[in-house]
Amino acid sequence: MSVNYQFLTVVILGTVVAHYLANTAYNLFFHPLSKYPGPCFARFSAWPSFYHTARGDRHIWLWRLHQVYGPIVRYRHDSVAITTPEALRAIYDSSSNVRKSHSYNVWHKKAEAPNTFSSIDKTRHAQRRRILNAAMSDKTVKSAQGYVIKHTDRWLELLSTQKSEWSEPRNMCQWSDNLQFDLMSELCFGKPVGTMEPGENNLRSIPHDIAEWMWLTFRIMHSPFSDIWIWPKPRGLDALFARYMPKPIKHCMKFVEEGVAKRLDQEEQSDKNGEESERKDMFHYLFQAIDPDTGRRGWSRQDLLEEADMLTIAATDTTAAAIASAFFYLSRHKIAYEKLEKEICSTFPTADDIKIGPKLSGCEYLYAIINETLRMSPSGMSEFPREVLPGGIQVEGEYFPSGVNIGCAFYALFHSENVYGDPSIFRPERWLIGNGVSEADVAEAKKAFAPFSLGARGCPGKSLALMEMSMVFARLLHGYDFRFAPGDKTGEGDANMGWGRQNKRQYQTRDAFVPLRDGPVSEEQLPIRSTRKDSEYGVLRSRMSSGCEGHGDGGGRKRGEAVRWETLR
Ligand code: HEM
Repeated sequence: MSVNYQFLTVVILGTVVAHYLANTAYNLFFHPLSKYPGPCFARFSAWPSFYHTARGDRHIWLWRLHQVYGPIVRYRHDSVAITTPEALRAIYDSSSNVRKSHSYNVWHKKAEAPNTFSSIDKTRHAQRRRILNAAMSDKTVKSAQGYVIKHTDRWLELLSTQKSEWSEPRNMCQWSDNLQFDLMSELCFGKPVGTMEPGENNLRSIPHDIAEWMWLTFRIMHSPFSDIWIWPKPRGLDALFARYMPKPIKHCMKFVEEGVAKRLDQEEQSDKNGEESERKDMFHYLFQAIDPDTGRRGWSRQDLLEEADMLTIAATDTTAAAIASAFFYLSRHKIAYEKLEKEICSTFPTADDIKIGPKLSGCEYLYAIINETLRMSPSGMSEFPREVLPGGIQVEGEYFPSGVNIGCAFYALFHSENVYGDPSIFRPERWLIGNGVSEADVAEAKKAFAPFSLGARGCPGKSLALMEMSMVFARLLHGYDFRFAPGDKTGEGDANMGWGRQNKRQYQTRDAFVPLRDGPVSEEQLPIRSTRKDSEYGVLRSRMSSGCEGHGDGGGRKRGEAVRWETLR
């Protein structure tokens, strides 16, 4: 029997086109989200969302869509962003009838072993999260303090020159990455990696590798082909990817695996010998964590590996980005800088007094600076999509049925004029009652603010991250000074950067789930790090001073003696 190939081709093509047209018509006119406004192309496809993900300006795009279409925007055929303070709570609250969207499946390294972050199934997640919470308690944060102080002090020592002059140019983004990575390696698996130390170190590229991996996965997550990626994952794709993954990602994975294996051996050995483990780091608590339901140790070797992997990634880039952003804002806002310096110096007689406790938590201005930094340049900018479960959900008076994706665009909400009035201005005072800011104003600002997200899927590392940030900036301003290099524009917005990116006094980042940073951001520089030489970046110059009592120049620095240095960017 002869086959008429021409006819067959026409039939196949015809079927594909008919399917596409039918799908488009369904999405435009009959889909449960069809009544919501949004750009025409986005209402029947995932391409516009993918396009902006690939450009790294997804957060700006969603912000703009809300300006044009209002608080509910259909930005993909199957998804809407509902960006109001009420929606934030309704969607992310623990009791909400949603779960993480199907697209989070792209984040598992092994489909059969999702970690706490990428678990979609609510029961499975709750089980893992209970164990993680037990391992990330206040006790863990307190035990982490010693490591944070050790690394911060060393970092500050390295940043300052021993002379009475400003230091040479320094890339503060790179330096924040190094601090955070050294710290997380120590906390997660007790491995001192010394990437902040001078000299060659092949681990120094790992924070950059992590960002590369995040960005690649984020693009897959928002691509129209994410389902095509997810389905074969447990059917061979994971194994194939593990074999052929880009070299930097392999480098990062190998580092974590080796660290975990070593640390696990130590813990198992101490356990066998009935000894108390010497190291009280995060891994120790992960290893020791008891599942409150079963009363037994919570995690297997594979689980521990997955969790440590996730924690290294979740903790490194987010906090490092926040530290780099705070540098940016403080160096451009002299009054805020001086107010903070005054608060720290009047609260703590010496740098050694800066420790967790009522004095530190009473530094209101310090926390206002941290809040304002995370509002202006949040470490999580996305809409964190959630799939509605059977039974549907009511948000902002609208009913959303099972199966659709909803989310609140965090960056857009933190830049809402309705809530913040002047969202483009770095104004830490908005978080403090007094000077024309009422209790109601602060309450309203807080209602729309959740940089660590909320509820059962909110960030378990929040206390640790806040402790680190407060420790870094309190110790920094207690003894040091910094400023940006005159004339340098790194990280600033610019008139040529398009809508939403023109603010010179805002740190510009790219959305890769975590912020890719190091601006100035130009379209042809993806990923944006690594293209500049160190000498082109900001500098830190140090000069001696008598610390908080006065900032005169002095001679060589001794321990406990305050040093002032400048960041020139
Ligand atoms: C400034 C620092 C940080 C910010 C702004 C931040 C923000 C967030 C946000 C917005 C989420 C929710 C993501 C989603 O729904 O998809 C999240 C989740 C998470 N974060 Fe953080 N984070 C920070 C630091 C950390 C640190 C230091 C750790 C660990 C030590 C950590 C561990 C996690 C984990 C494990 C999750 C997943 C939780 C779950 O799904 O149950 N984060 N974080």
